[in-house]
Amino acid sequence: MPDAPGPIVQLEGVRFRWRRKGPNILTLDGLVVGRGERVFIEGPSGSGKSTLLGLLAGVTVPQTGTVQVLGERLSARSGAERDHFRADHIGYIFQQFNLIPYLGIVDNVVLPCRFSAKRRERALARSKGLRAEAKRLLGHLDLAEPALLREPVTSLSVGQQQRVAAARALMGAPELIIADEPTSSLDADRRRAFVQLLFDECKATGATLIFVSHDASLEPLFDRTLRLAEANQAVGSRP
Ligand SMILES: Nc1ncnc2c1ncn2[C@@H]1O[C@H](COP(=O)(O)OP(=O)(O)OP(=O)(O)O)[C@@H](O)[C@H]1O
Repeated sequence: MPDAPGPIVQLEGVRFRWRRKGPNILTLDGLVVGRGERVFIEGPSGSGKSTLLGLLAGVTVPQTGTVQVLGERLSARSGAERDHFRADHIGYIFQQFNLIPYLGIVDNVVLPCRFSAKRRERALARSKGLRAEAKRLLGHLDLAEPALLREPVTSLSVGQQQRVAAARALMGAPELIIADEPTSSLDADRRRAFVQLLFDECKATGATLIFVSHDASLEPLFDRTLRLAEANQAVGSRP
């Protein structure tokens, strides 16, 4: 059950390969992430960071082993069930933000509530309407200016687009926020500021944050680090 107590993420005996006869990209015997934790994932390019995030988000499932999120065994669910679960419980911040260019800023942020009744309910429990909740979150992320909010999303700076993407992931208070290198196009000062904003918002809702980055200077800000190359030492060498 998604509301059951216990860890938010639990992986056991996971083996994942992209091609049927290809090497195992992920070989993770165990991984547990507690509720409210802020976990930094680091590893060289190609070590499987994005692949792992895809498993946690239920985009893919392992050939062997189990992936549980919020007590729900995603690895045993159908693709449609996993899509539904993701919409309800996971906010995903993509490296390239994936904002919808023909929607306004506020509508981009409201979007998850169009796909999830749960997130709609939670957003409406906090504000009088979905747009009001989107603006509240944008305000917390330093995007409160009404004139700015009327701009097309494509006219925003990279840093502003990134904060819109963060507000969208946070909308409707999903329990798990997954961020895949969301700071790679920012300078060092702004990276730290962005991470701090993300922490503040996760703390406010009790959300767990799993954050992938190549920027080692961000690592000390997090509760702990998963070094994927070490956790995954046996890549390609085990059945
Ligand atoms: N959709 C896919 N189909 C086939 N192979 C893939 C796919 N996605 C990733 N791979 C392969 O899986 C391996 C791990 O890739 P992944 O993107 O997870 O690594 P990463 O650690 O996130 O890398 P980076 O830091 O460069 O983003 C690589 O060898 C990659 O080529």
